[in-house]
Amino acid sequence: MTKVDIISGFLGAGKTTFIKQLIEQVFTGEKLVLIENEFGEIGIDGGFLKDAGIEITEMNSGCICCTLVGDFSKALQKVLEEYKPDRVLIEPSGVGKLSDIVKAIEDVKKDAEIEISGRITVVDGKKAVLYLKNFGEFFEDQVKHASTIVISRTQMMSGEKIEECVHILREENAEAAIISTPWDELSGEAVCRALDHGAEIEEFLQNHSEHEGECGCGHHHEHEGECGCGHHHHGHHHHHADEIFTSWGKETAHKYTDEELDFLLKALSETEGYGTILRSKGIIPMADGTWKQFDLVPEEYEVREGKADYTGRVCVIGTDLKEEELLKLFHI
Ligand SMILES: Nc1nc2c(ncn2[C@@H]2O[C@H](COP(=O)(O)OP(=O)(O)OP(=O)(O)O)[C@@H](O)[C@H]2O)c(=O)[nH]1
Repeated sequence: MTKVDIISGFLGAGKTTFIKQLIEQVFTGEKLVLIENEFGEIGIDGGFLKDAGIEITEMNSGCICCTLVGDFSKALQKVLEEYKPDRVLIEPSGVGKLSDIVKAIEDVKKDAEIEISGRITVVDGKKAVLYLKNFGEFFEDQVKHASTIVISRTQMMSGEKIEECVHILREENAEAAIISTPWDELSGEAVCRALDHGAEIEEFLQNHSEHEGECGCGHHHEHEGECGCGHHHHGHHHHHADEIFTSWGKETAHKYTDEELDFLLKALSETEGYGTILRSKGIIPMADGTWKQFDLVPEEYEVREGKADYTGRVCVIGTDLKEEELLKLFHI
């Protein structure tokens, strides 16, 4: 029996960071495969995971939902046959709906020896209120269907803010284990306990989601009818991720100075001049011959030394992106 764990969460929530922690502290010694589904994002973090001997399957062609469920099922079946892993970790795109992934896995379960062991959702504690308000359709689905919720960035939050965050998550999901301890203080055993608690309520969640009456397939339905996912709809207003979010990605050979990099990261994280920027990542060549990787979410960014790649690459995800302005900003 292969265990399947889903690690969902909105753009930049900290899914990859948490997966690294799980691999180092919780799933040690297990034969693991990771299936990643990026929404036009750059899979920059592959290095660490490959070094740790983890097989990685990337699905970059869009967001897993109705239309991609078939592809996803095939990818899952393929890794099961090819690697016979103890555990498969699935990292859906930040704009994917957890309920869609669960349905896709349920489909595969009919002909494979697998069981869902955990539905983990990572929530950026500092942005939960904002994202619930602005992108509720996606954010809420991820929170509601989780068996374990992990709040990231709590080391930067006051006790009061953490409590407020837990409170709004509880309103969406009364059952899930909620991890609010900062990750650097969090032991493998504590994560295990939370995941065990999550496993206990897994059955409850499965029954619960069956009666929900939504297709969760992300389509926009104005009329009653079949959307192709086999369910019947009554005028729900569902959206595909690509109806709401835009992903802009470019290669760049420009060599950036520290000042240019600083300027563009501040511009993207602190101003509205380029649209509503929710996430940006890149690996770029610098004027001094080094390479830098950057990671950006609203109001925050991080720059690290990177390894040289065959070309520089950047991506920006958000709503109402001003693409012409982005080209200028990145000197492309
Ligand atoms: N300080 C701190 N930084 C965090 C934490 N979680 C995530 N980050 C940072 O936030 C950024 C995004 O983290 P990722 O783990 O790449 O997030 P993700 O959810 O995989 O992002 P996507 O690529 O959009 O799917 C990185 O720069 C992380 O270092 C946290 O708990 N504390």
